[in-house]
Amino acid sequence: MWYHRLSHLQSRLQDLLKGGVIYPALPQPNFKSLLPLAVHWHHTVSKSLTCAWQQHEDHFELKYANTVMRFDYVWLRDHCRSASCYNSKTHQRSLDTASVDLCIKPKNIRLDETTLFFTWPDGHVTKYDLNWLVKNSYEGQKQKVIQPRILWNAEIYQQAQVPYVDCQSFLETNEGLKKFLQNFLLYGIAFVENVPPTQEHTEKLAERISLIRETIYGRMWYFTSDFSRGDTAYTKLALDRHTDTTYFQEPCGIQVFHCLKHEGTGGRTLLVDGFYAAEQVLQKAPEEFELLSKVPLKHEYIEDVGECHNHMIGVGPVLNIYPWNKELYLIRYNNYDRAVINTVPYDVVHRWYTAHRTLTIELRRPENEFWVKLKPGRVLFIDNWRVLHGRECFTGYRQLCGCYLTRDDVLNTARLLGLQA
Ligand SMILES: C[N+](C)(C)CCCC[C@H](N)C(=O)O
Ligand SMILES: O=C(O)CCC(=O)C(=O)O
Ligand SMILES: [Fe+2]
Repeated sequence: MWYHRLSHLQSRLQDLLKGGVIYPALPQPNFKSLLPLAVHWHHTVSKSLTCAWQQHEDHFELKYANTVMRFDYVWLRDHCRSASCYNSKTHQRSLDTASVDLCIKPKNIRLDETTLFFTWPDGHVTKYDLNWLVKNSYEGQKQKVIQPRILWNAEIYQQAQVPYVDCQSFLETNEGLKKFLQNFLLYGIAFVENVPPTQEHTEKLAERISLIRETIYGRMWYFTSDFSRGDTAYTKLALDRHTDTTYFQEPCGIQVFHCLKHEGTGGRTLLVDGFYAAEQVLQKAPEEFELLSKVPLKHEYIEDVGECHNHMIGVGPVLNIYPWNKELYLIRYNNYDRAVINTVPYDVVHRWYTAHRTLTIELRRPENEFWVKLKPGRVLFIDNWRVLHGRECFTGYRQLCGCYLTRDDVLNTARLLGLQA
């Protein structure tokens, strides 16, 4: 038995080192026979849904609402929502988790139609609503996405005919704001129309949904091609598709662009859904997708122009996915700002370049490119964790203003309006 457990632990440790997903311990075939505990199923019919549970040596197993769930006993004790363990006014845990015996097991379990009752060795009783358990179990979460999205190429986006939201309804009505945020969450881009072309009005718009994220570029930025900063953005040159601030440990969540003036030619904005491209990589070459999600990279911003002296470094893979459901939540892609690769050995480097090429080919497919000419009055919000932007080279005088937003605060607003984010 000891050997059996050790080898099991070792294999989980190996999974961990490989960076693989850790699955909960499955009941071992020869495990059951060793157990002093009852291994038969206890059944109850609850409100038309059948429920069955079984107590195992190292976990509690529950079948309910077509889901088989496995819960660790410490987890169950830790998630007690009784008044002494949880403050439902502040939604904070009062229980000191460190006081829970890591070998804890219930001394009694009872079930009625909607609720499981656990009595712990010290007599404390925990009630779990069955639906709460389904919703909060690992097995339940594994099948759900955090953020529903519509992945797009140029045709899909254009066919969707996503309406622009009017400035007034955005600023003055919750419906306007909600409609805007819903589009933004689904597509990763959204426009507001009829905005007076000033920096102040652009700022008001930004403040309606979030806190502005102040960075080395300032709070609100306002730029022309005067090379006032040591970056190609401040020139008339074309910029290939990229995400911004890849050299921050947490890249800025949202980018706001408002073109206040352009007297000249060119300068169109390019938008590409990075998640659509990544999805193509996942379909065509899953091992390359995986590599892009595992190899850590550095991006760097080194500036030494005039009064501006900055040196920023951000570390993270190109694709960032949640380990439990493999959902993609952040793409870091900026070939200009990518730093020296020195975090992986040469053979991995080569495989990484191959994978990066596959992704780049997808990102560069003309059918994935959505081009727009920004003009005064039309403000563009870009999800900088998902949608890449670029620009065509231009002539003449061009003024762009905007800012970055903190992602947490945008999502906060969305959730408060009842959206899933
Ligand atoms: C001009 N503005 C402030 C918007 C951004 C400048 C950032 C440019 C940088 N290369 C990056 O991609 O992050
Ligand atoms: O000039 C533009 O349209 C965009 C430049 C850019 O990529 C940026 O400011 O982040
Ligand atoms: Fe940019």
